[in-house]
Amino acid sequence: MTTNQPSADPATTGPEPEPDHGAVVDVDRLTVAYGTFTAVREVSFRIAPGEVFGLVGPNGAGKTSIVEAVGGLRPVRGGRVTVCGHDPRRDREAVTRLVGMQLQESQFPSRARVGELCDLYEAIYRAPGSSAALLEAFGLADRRRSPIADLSGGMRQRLALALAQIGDVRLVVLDELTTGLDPHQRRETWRSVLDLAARGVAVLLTSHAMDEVEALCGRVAVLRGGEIVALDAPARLTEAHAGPSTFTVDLATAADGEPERAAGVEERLGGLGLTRLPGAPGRLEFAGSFPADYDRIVRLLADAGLPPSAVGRSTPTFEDAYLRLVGAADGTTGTKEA
Ligand SMILES: Nc1ncnc2c1ncn2[C@@H]1O[C@H](COP(=O)(O)OP(=O)(O)OP(=O)(O)O)[C@@H](O)[C@H]1O
Repeated sequence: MTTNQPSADPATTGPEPEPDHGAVVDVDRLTVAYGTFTAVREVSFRIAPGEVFGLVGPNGAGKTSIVEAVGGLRPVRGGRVTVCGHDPRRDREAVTRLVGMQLQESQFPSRARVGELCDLYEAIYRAPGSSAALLEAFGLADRRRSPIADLSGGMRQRLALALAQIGDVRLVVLDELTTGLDPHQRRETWRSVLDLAARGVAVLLTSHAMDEVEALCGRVAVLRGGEIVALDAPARLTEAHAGPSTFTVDLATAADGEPERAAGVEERLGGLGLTRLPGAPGRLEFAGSFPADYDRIVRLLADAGLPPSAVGRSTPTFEDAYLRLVGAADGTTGTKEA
């Protein structure tokens, strides 16, 4: 459900906000529980203005529970959440205007028309007329009179994303952003998320699509069983956890069919001290780091008069790092060929 409902009860407005270190979102040792089951345990992170922050993890890892706690939709069992210094549960009115939410399985009244929902959101967020440009950007401008029930799943998803951006929001929460979108709409949606961030809006997103996380997130927290097992930039997590790259030198081609030259190249490559992998006949395979070890191989081949194209590489991706971090790796890595 897209949940931007106002809750304008001044009695629930909390005390002065506490210091938030300039962060839009400050999650400090957050614990969320359902009855006796602890779904999220002592999770901490901050999101700066203009930052796209990702939460990833297997089904049931606790992503939605965290997102809902940040949006004030879920009570906090332990720890603290603030959005621009406000407690999302106590300062509902303030937080409602600061946060746009596009939640999983966004649900709208099926008989409501697109335009009616836009009017409602414009009223809630005190942003008259602001939906027109958003509907245009999301390819829904001619749908103002359509009942929600007549929209395709992808259209409803895009509408949820457009509505989440209405008003002067400081944080947009996107739970499984591009589920149900075709590849073109997916790329368009990515662009709109990056535009939002470029305007200084903080973005908290969950996703099962690791390419999406790599493309969008400055930092990402990897969750397993309700706890953060790693938190860093996707590229740094890839470097630290994805496992080594594989480099292949095709000796027959590299040495132009000259056995002596091939033997010389093989001996010199052996001198680099890289881990040798079992390769096909005539091919040498090494495990090493990219770009450092790759550059060493390329330099060595260049000394022997061979071009960089003589070495192929297979570099693990962020998805490989993710699978290792959540304990689901099956040993097959290396999906980026060069
Ligand atoms: N309302 C609820 N009552 C009881 N348990 C719940 C409730 N909501 C979630 N849970 C449980 O809490 C855990 C975390 O769920 P959550 O939906 O936060 O995970 P998630 O990472 O978002 O999963 P998914 O990727 O499937 O959306 C799961 O074990 C889930 O079954």
